[in-house]
Amino acid sequence: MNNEKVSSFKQSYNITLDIAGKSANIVKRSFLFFIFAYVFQGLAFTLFFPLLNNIFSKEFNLNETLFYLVIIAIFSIVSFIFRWLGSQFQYSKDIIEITHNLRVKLGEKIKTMPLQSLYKYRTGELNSILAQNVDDSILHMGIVSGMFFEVAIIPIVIIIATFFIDVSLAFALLIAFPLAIPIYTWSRKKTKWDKTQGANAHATLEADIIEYIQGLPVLRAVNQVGKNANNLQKSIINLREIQKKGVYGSTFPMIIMNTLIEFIFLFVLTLGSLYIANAQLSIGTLIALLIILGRLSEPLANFLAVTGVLDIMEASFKHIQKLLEVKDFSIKQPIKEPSKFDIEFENVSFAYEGTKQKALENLSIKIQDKSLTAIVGPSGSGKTTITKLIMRYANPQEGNIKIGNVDIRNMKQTTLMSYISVVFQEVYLFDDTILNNIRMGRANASEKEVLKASKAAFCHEFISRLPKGYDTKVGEIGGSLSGGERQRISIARAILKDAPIVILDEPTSALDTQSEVAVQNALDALIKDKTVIVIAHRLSTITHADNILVIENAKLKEKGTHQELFEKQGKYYAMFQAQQRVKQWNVKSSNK
Ligand SMILES: Nc1ncnc2c1ncn2[C@@H]1O[C@H](COP(=O)(O)OP(=O)(O)OP(=O)(O)O)[C@@H](O)[C@H]1O
Repeated sequence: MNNEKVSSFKQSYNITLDIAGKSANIVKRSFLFFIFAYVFQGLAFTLFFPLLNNIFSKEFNLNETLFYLVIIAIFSIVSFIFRWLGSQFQYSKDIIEITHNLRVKLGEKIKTMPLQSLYKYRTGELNSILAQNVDDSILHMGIVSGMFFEVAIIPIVIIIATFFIDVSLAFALLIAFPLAIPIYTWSRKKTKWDKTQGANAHATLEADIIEYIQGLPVLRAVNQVGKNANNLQKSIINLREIQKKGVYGSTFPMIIMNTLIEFIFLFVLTLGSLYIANAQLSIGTLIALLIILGRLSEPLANFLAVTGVLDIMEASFKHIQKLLEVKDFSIKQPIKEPSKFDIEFENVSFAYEGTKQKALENLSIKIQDKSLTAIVGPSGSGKTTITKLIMRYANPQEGNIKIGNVDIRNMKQTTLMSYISVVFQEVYLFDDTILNNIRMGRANASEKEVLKASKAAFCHEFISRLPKGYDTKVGEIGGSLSGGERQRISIARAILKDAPIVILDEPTSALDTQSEVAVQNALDALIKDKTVIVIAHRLSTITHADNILVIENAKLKEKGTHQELFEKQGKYYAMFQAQQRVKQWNVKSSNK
């Protein structure tokens, strides 16, 4: 449990500056103000020794007393001013700006990072990083910057300053440290484990909850809800166990620390009384010692709480840093933009990360500009991988992919994506108005343009029938949109985007015949004058394609028009015949 390395304050400080990024100077300045503030406060407290000594001495001197009081008051005011300046950062908009900037940076990262790397994260994990970890790592910086310097600096200043006043007193103050340091290290290990594991357990639980809710209809169908939802149950129990250990791990050292402080008080009081009895110490010095010990005990007790906050920051920052360190695609120079939109694969070989099996092997294909190309082949042959690589899901290990004779590695990822619209079988609608869901195709589109796209995609009629028309929120109507209607909304999005390349990933395969006709009409509006790639299982839907690519076992097996491939009587012919037989068999059995 305690294998986590305890990081030094220097490391925590560096992490803090790392998070602050460009605002590191503001943080440094604020930290410097806090250091000054607590140095002056420590000095003010140390002056209690001579002050009280003077007050309780037989030769009481009013001028000397007033002198010390004035100096203490000045130091306290200076300390207050510095603390106020330091806190300005804590309560100012800077910290909110830093938090916001980090969130934007992470958002940008998610937007541009290779999809292969992105898909290694579960949705809930990303949610936890963006929502929770960002706040945990930065907003705490404000609390830490003030408290940390208070607990670290005041005791050091008091002890050093006391050495100049009375060496034996300084040693008396030091007695707490040999005991406090091992307690601190022990506690830090415990809290560090608790915070790191706690953050991980939270992220896993969030991911499991999201998956559970998204998959609830399926889970209900197979009776895996409630206690049978194993993953979710395990995560909930795991979090409970970590929290239990965490509570024990952070409370126990604090109790011991507080008890230690009380014993030190008693020890100093006993020893001091004996010294006074032997006339080796004045009452004033003992009172001063006890006052200062009281002031020292607070930081000592807070120390553990503050370092706990450092651990939360560090655990959160680790998650953030891991995401920020994901390498973006390098863009080859010079950056180019194609003028045509034909697509070419030149000897492309690709295996998914962590697999040896090639999903595409030495594949060379040409897709003409403004043509309709169908990709067919058995399940797992590599059809979807082809479309993923066009969108630069990952770089192929060998070969080149070009659009309009420009290598896609010479294009910015956002530019590349602006050339491509994808219509998937599964349509994702956001919990926003129907209007905004369509507008996602082009964020700056006017309402008129959205309506035009909606009409072209044959959506206008059913949207107009909704309670609030285009202003109806998807969440309000729940699942009442049919598969075909959802699909047409996604086509309207793509029409609005008006990208020159359109990828259709079996958009009609899950629809009934009536919906399929409506969606097909919408698709016809979308694909006009575009470079279109259709992934199709039902070969009867792509007989009109300009070119059909037959993929088998990661390789190009055949290519040509329906007529050419049919006459060839090869793989395509066999697949087509097999599907026709199934169709006839279905018709026969439904007639019975
Ligand atoms: N993310 C992934 N990680 C590892 N292997 C993958 C991944 N995605 C796909 N594969 C594998 O790559 C091969 C090609 O998959 P691909 O999805 O391209 O096939 P497909 O022809 O589109 O199949 P289907 O028609 O069933 O959708 C398959 O063996 C598949 O298991």
